[in-house]
Amino acid sequence: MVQPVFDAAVLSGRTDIPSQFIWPEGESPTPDATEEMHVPLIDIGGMLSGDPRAAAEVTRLVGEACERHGFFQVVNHGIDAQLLADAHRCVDAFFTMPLPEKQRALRRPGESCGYASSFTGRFASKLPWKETLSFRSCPSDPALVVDYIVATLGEDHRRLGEVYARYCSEMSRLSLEIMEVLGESLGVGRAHYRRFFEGNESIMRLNYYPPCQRPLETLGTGPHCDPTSLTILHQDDVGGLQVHTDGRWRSIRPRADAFVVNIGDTFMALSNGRYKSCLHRAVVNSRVPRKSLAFFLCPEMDKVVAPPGTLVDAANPRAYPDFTWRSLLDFTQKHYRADMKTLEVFSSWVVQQQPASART
Ligand SMILES: C=C1C[C@]23C[C@H]1CC[C@H]2[C@]1(C)CCC[C@@](C)(C(=O)O)[C@H]1[C@@H]3C(=O)O
Ligand SMILES: O=C(O)CCC(=O)C(=O)O
Ligand SMILES: [Fe+2]
Repeated sequence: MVQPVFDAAVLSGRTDIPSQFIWPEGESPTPDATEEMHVPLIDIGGMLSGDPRAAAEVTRLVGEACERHGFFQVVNHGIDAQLLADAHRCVDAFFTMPLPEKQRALRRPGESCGYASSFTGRFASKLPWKETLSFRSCPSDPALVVDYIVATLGEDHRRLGEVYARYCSEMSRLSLEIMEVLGESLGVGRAHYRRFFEGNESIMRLNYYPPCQRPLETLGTGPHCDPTSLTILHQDDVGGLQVHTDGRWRSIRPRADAFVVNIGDTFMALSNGRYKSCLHRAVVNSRVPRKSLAFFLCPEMDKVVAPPGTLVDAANPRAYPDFTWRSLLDFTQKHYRADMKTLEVFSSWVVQQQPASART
């Protein structure tokens, strides 16, 4: 079958959508209004200011949310409002360029970075109604983001590269602060996960969801659990993020002053299954484009992902085998489309790869 081209300017001229974008009944969004999910709001600035009562309350709220569904929001995070506004403005600037310009950064098969207009060359069905631009970011290599943007899009886009370099560096800082809270709430101390992620090799993703003439037949991002460790998301004021809890989809209402944070599969493994990586998706609408900025915190590629010994005992045996982020990333890019079962399927695959004598 000929793959459709996902060019919003072309697709907006039709009344229907190509069949590859149609999601089966049961997976497509429901027409009735979706209930709102009440996600705890964490005052991270207050927590770090040294008031022990405020810190204990934040730790308790985070622990409770992570054991239930893995979603919470942070406010008072110290991210400059101007930087956030610039980051959203640059999303508009990039995605409103003509398709051939964006394709200068084309994401190639098997790679996790670059520009993808939907995933037309990658998947044959259940295509997402979105465009994305993803790039790597590491605190140990501050020039990485600007170099990538300039090398793919050209000198004219240096300013965009600088905005995202600053944004990623702030996201890495915020992630490490959140890691302190997660460590504290799991009883392993503030330093444990902060140290583990100090040299993170993360992925920044800009999501752009053009308006869709048939929003109830498709999805912007299909149901999935993030394979990464921690996601810090900022959505614009349009709304569309939904989380599956207690058997139904609920939406997270956008808040300009808050980041939505969620636990990913790799952190679920690092907590020996205590903290949950939860199913979520993004719906689209027929009126306006929607944007979101997703920072996916990931460990160094070859670092062994294993929970601290204090989270493993006879009552809580190892839930997942040792693995590296490189192998899980590779698995999602080459063998398996990330969904709600990624960690389970990947773990079985890892165990199968081991010699029989090493399996427990
Ligand atoms: C490592 C990654 C793979 C995906 C991007 C990051 C973290 C989330 C993954 C993803 C969003 C999960 C849903 C399916 C996916 C294909 C998507 O719709 O974007 C996933 C990403 C990807 O493989 O590109
Ligand atoms: O755009 C959103 O609100 C969610 C996107 C998402 O879940 C992802 O990129 O992993
Ligand atoms: Fe996600």
